[in-house]
Amino acid sequence: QGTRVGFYSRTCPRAESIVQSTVKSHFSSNRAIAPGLLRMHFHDCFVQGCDGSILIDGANTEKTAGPNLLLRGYEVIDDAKQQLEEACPGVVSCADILALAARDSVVQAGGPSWAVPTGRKDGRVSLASETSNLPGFSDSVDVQKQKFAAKGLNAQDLVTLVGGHTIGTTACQFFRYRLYNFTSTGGADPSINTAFVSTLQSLCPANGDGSTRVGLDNGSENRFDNSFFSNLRNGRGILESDQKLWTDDSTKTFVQRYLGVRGLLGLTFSVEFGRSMVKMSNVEVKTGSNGEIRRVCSAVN
Ligand code: HEM
Ligand SMILES: [Ca+2]
Ligand SMILES: [Ca+2]
Repeated sequence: QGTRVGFYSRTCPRAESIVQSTVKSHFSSNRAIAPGLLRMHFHDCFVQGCDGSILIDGANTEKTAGPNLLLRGYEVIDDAKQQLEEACPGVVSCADILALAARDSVVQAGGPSWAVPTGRKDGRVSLASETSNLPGFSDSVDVQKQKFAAKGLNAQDLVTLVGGHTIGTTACQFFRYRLYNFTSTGGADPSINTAFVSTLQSLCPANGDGSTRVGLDNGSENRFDNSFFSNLRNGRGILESDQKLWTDDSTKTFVQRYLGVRGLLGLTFSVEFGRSMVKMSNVEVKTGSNGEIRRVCSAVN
């Protein structure tokens, strides 16, 4: 695959600690950057591989495409890059900074740590038109599985990585349709817990502001824990795509295994999350002469 843990240990020994301290200091003033950076790394890896293509500014780049409009945390990557260019000019790729920052974000939010293989090169292509690889909030489980399989990720990786929704928020606009007039008789999506429907309706009124934000893991949006899976079991998933992981047998089993349901082989979310993240962070990685080390993360050299 071409990446390895400790790629910068000789060429830039402080690389990982510089990224870590940068994430830490931004996180201390704004906790929303943790989910922001985790999601940004995912959106990077699914388009042109984990190559920093999401970071490039300009007309019709990935950033400008619908699914990426609400990404947050670009300033953290720029800040880390600036410090790294001072410490070891031309050595550390933006793609690696983002992969490391995603891990450090999870740690800041109280989640597990894992060793991140590094050595990615930065890509030179970033096209809004290529973002259709990204899964959508109303995708069926079959479509979600297909989009992950196209990146070499299986159903367990899907459930595990979507478990990243244990932190962060969503805008009302991405799930409000489930609350009003979802059924032919005018009701809410029947897969939502009935008591929870009114809670969500008060958070996202029918004619309210679609940009209002609601935690993806109700009651635990700032903590990287198992609670997201309990919420799915209880019909308290926010996105339609998330709740469907509980409706479909092929993914439900993994949710149940994370919940420690009796009779099933247990799985530990905090262990598996790191494993699946390493898999995802190696998707279509560019190494060697197949890319560059950008000087500035928002522009190709
Ligand atoms: C089927 C797959 C997925 C779908 C359909 C999906 C969809 C979404 C949507 C619609 C949002 C709300 C965006 C907003 O309003 O700002 C969101 C947020 C988020 N997603 Fe996903 N996602 C998926 C998989 C993942 C994966 C694999 C990860 C990371 C490993 C991830 C991490 C996050 C995080 C952390 C947030 C919160 C962002 C924030 O608070 O700024 N998602 N996702
Ligand atoms: Ca990319
Ligand atoms: Ca949580």
